[in-house]
Amino acid sequence: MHFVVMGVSGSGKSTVALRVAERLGLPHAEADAFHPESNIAKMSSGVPLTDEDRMPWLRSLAQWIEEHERRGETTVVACSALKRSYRDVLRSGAPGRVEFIHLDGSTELIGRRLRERAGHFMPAGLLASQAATLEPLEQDEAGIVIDVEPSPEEIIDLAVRFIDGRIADLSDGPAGSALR
Ligand SMILES: Nc1ncnc2c1ncn2[C@@H]1O[C@H](COP(=O)(O)OP(=O)(O)OP(=O)(O)O)[C@@H](O)[C@H]1O
Ligand SMILES: O=C(O)[C@H](O)[C@@H](O)[C@H](O)[C@H](O)CO
Repeated sequence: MHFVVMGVSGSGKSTVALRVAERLGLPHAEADAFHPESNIAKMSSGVPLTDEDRMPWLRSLAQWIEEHERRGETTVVACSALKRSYRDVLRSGAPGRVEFIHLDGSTELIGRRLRERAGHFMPAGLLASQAATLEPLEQDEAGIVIDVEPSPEEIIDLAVRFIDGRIADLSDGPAGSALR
């Protein structure tokens, strides 16, 4: 299984995904590290990425998922995954085995956290475009939504419980097919 912690810039994806992966001892990918220099330069200068900018980046993440799937590993990924079509690309890495943990909150709260964050290329000014681009999970998309107001520890606990639950559900399934 592959669990993608998604949401707009500043929602806490990097913080939560890293610590969840550490707690569960799972391989972890940070989508920021998969961007080509040109994307980083664009965002740093305050210009939102386009679908064309994002597609090769999403495909490289899908490939990372696919490689781990082939090795039978469960992973945790931090990636904004703002649109359903972007999530489709990520799902293509391991069809039926990619689920999303959407960190959701008000633009006001997330904006405050972004303005207080230091040493990151992403300017707080891009939050409005991130929020406008966001397509929340639809009914048929596997995953959960977690509110970002509580402390990181509480959010991490909820995410860990969700992942543990999903892995347990699958290992109870026919012939323990998904215990891996
Ligand atoms: N639950 C929380 N409560 C308080 N502060 C938080 C919480 N989660 C994250 N933060 C802080 O908010 C800021 C944004 O978090 P983080 O960098 O993890 O977000 P992100 O979604 O990965 O952002 P980006 O997509 O821009 O990389 C950080 O300074 C982080 O320490
Ligand atoms: O799709 C996007 O616009 C990007 O993924 C951004 O969300 C940034 O990578 C990230 O949020 C900043 O760290």
